[in-house]
Amino acid sequence: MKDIIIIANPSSGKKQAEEYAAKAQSLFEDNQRQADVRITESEEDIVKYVKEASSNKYDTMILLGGDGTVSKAGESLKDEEYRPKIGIIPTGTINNIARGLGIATNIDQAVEDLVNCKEQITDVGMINDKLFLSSISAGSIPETVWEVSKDQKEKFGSLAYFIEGFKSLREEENYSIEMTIDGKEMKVDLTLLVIGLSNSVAGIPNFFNEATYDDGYLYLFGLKKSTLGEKISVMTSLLNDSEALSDEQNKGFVIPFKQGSFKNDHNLNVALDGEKGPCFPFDIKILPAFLTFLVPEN
Ligand SMILES: Nc1ncnc2c1ncn2[C@@H]1O[C@H](COP(=O)(O)OP(=O)(O)OP(=O)(O)O)[C@@H](O)[C@H]1O
Repeated sequence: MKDIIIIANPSSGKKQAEEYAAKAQSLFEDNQRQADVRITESEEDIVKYVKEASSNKYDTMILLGGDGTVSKAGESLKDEEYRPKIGIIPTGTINNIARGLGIATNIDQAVEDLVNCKEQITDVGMINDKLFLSSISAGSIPETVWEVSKDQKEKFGSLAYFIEGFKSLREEENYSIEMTIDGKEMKVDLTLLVIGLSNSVAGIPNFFNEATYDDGYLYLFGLKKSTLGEKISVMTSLLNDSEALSDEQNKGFVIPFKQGSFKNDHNLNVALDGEKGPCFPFDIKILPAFLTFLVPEN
């Protein structure tokens, strides 16, 4: 068994991954651990190095990148028998997966925390045959997610999503969705559908305030066509008291579930961990205790 492989996506966020990969390597060496570094040149390299980590049975795989990198790495482990423990140094823009795991968004802190960490076994989601580690979303706001260009992201960071999302609110559309959730059938018109694994969604902490990565549940948030006032009221309940949204007759509602199927007349795409994902119809389920992440001790 080998010790540590560090996989860095140099294009993520503010392009600091390579620099921090070297810092992490020397910190591990100071702590009598041996780390090999791989710098990716393309998305395919993420898959290649994750497969290397798995086939050479590295104990630990440290990922430097944002949600796209971490999500791709998780997906690459889907069919592997051996899955290394995963540490994240969040050099991306939004870093929602790291946030949901309680990893520091300050990069220096995240590096330091890796020498004093604990293991957290986490659930992942499966949509058709793909894994997701954070969320699935559909509707006019999520569509703006993949319309944000790399340039905009580099210039404005997470503000780029806010600007695009705000523009899309004016062009809000309704989607008729037929869903079966843990055996219960429902038909609803939604303007936004979000399915998440942890409390953090799209960089918003406490989006699903009760959700944790190891509770065995997916959480669905549905928002119906609503006035701005109704939206504010729904979002306030969502962030403070999601129990108040347990009835699907509300303008906004939250349902914890384990598996479901979703249909829609249009071939609407979903966003998967913030990148363009599969289209409707889809089946979705929780895979409990699938990955092990390294998270700060405290
Ligand atoms: N050299 C490269 N190695 C790996 N991926 C690359 C490379 N150049 C561009 N990419 C693209 O980077 C994407 C992943 O970037 P990532 O999501 O990790 O960073 P980010 O967008 O800054 O962060 P976040 O998703 O947290 O907002 C991949 O989907 C891939 O298409």
